[in-house]
Amino acid sequence: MKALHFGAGNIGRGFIGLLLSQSGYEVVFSDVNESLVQSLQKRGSYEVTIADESRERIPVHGVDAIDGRNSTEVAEAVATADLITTAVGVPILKHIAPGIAAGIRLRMERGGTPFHVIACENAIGASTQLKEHVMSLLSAEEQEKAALLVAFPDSAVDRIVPLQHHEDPLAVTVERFYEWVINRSQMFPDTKEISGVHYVDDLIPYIERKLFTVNTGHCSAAYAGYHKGYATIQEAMKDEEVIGLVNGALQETGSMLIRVYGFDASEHEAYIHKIMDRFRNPYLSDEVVRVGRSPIRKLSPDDRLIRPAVRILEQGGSTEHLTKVMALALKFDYAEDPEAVELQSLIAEQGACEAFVKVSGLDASHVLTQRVMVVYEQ
Ligand SMILES: NC(=O)C1=CN([C@@H]2O[C@H](COP(=O)(O)OP(=O)(O)OC[C@H]3O[C@@H](n4cnc5c(N)ncnc54)[C@H](O)[C@@H]3O)[C@@H](O)[C@H]2O)C=CC1
Ligand SMILES: O=P(O)(O)OC[C@H]1O[C@](O)(CO)[C@@H](O)[C@@H]1O
Repeated sequence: MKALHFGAGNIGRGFIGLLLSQSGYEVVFSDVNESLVQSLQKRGSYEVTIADESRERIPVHGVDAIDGRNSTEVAEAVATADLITTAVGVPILKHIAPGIAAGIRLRMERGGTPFHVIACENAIGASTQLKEHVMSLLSAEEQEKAALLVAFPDSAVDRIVPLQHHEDPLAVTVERFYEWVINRSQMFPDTKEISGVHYVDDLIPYIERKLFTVNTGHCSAAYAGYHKGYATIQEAMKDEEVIGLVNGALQETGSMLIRVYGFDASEHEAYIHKIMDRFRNPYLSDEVVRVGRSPIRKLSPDDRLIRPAVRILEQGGSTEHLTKVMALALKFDYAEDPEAVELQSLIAEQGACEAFVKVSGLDASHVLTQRVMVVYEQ
């Protein structure tokens, strides 16, 4: 069984590639990073280290790589893979869509077997987004045939994998915890299951619980930590004010999630505590600028801050801490993050309110916009 995985980065090697390999797949990575591709081709293996007291080292053998810029090679790999996964970042999905569409065409010509494409990105409905990009490149007739050949089940992925600073460019250190949930109802029946994956019929409660707890909490620590001059999440999470903000934001999203999905309140509280402990993991060093990356995406309507806050307000709840995190996100002026640079120029040119309106999709008169602006000015 061959799995083609787009993106040989941290999640690609440290999570998805590892699990697929452990599940018996021969993993082929497609990446645009030439040296990464060459190292994988040359060595055919890499090592994952678990960030806890065990420092367990897990070898991943039998891997290969192709150059993601070589459209012929990508299309051929798509045409012959048993499974396709991605971990490239949501904005990159549209760039890998042409290779997937070309591979689907080849597969249709050759009468290939049905397969799945699973986007392992931090977003609600990432596989569905990828499907829309791919389908828009096919004719109406091809789309009809493709619907019988390829399905795009949505998924939720959770494992903290920081930026890696090893001598070995392929080595990757990851936390022990992981959760990979896939929407079974969007899959073809009787498909081989990936071991370690949790299959569910309704993904929404899982992805929202994950995105609005792990990712809301993590970016809260990142934006507050950056503002206070901390370099890492581990340092920031020793500061009582940061801890209070993270916990406050997670109590706000938690009350909303409990009300919407009927989660048990004490189990959800334990989930929050476990996540805050994961942020503190002393065996990892996770830079605030990584976790805060792409503030425009993080402040977008369906992401980890705006979507829960709007729903909390509709329920009559408090968004005091989330509001503060949004104001801090507007202050994230890290010069090496392209979205932070873009956001800061937008603020400089049009003012913070107009910039917030543009990225969040909320009106200037929306109560959330007004509250964020009050905190921002303070
Ligand atoms: N790092 C983490 O802790 C987690 C990340 N995620 C999500 O996983 C995704 C990937 O994140 P990371 O692995 O951290 O990023 P990363 O930057 O380490 O890896 C992304 C990889 O994609 C490659 N890439 C870029 N354009 C490409 C293209 N056109 N074709 C093929 N490969 C391409 C890059 O060269 C890079 O190697 C993101 O959506 C992120 O939100 C989800 C859960 C945890
Ligand atoms: O690109 P994003 O959304 O910041 O992804 C990284 C986030 O995902 C996580 O791995 C949580 O699953 C965190 O490390 C981090 O907050």
